Amino acid sequence: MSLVTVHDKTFCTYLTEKDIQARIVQMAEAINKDYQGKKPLFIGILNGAFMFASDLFKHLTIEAEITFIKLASYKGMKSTGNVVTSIGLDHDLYGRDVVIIEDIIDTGKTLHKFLPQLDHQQPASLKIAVLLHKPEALQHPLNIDYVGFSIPNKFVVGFGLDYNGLGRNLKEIYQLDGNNE
Ligand SMILES: O=P(O)(O)OC[C@H]1O[C@H](OP(=O)(O)OP(=O)(O)O)[C@H](O)[C@@H]1O
Ligand code: HPA
Repeated sequence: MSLVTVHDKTFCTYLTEKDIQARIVQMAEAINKDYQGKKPLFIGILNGAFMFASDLFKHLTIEAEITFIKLASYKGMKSTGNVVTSIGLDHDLYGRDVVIIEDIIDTGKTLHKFLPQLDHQQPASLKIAVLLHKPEALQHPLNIDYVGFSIPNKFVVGFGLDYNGLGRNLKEIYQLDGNNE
């Protein structure tokens, strides 16, 4: 187990690069199977999802498009509940098969606020692919179609996820060390 310090907090290894990459391949295989003969549009949610979206997309063998939007609501380790969109959607979703790509679903507030905006455009289908999910933290029921890992309710960094802007470049996923919460 290795430790990293990000700002004032210490985190320890939780998921190795190998674990993450192996799971992403499995998720891509499931998506390839489910969307055979279709041409889905993937929507990555920046910033956190950039790494997961990139690695997942590499393993897709179906015809697919990808776009990104930028939503943010976290300050430090807490959701403000105020989901701010700073880059909006540039695609028409009417009649499209849409897959949201998220790095993490924690309280569920981000997607709870954002999904109705997508639904409003009447996509043919709307699914969610998320690398990490904290079932104990979820405050809004969400149908999640592809989950990489269900994890305990502890703050995590790495592989796109940050603590106050830092830690996104770590290749592994680290969990807040119990002693400094
Ligand atoms: O389920 P929730 O409690 O809403 O948390 C999930 C959201 O929090 C993170 O975004 P954040 O607001 O930290 O912005 P970032 O992606 O730019 O880091 C993450 O990327 C998700 O979008
Ligand atoms: O545990 C987390 N880590 C980093 N960003 C997050 N956004 C929601 N939950 C988290």
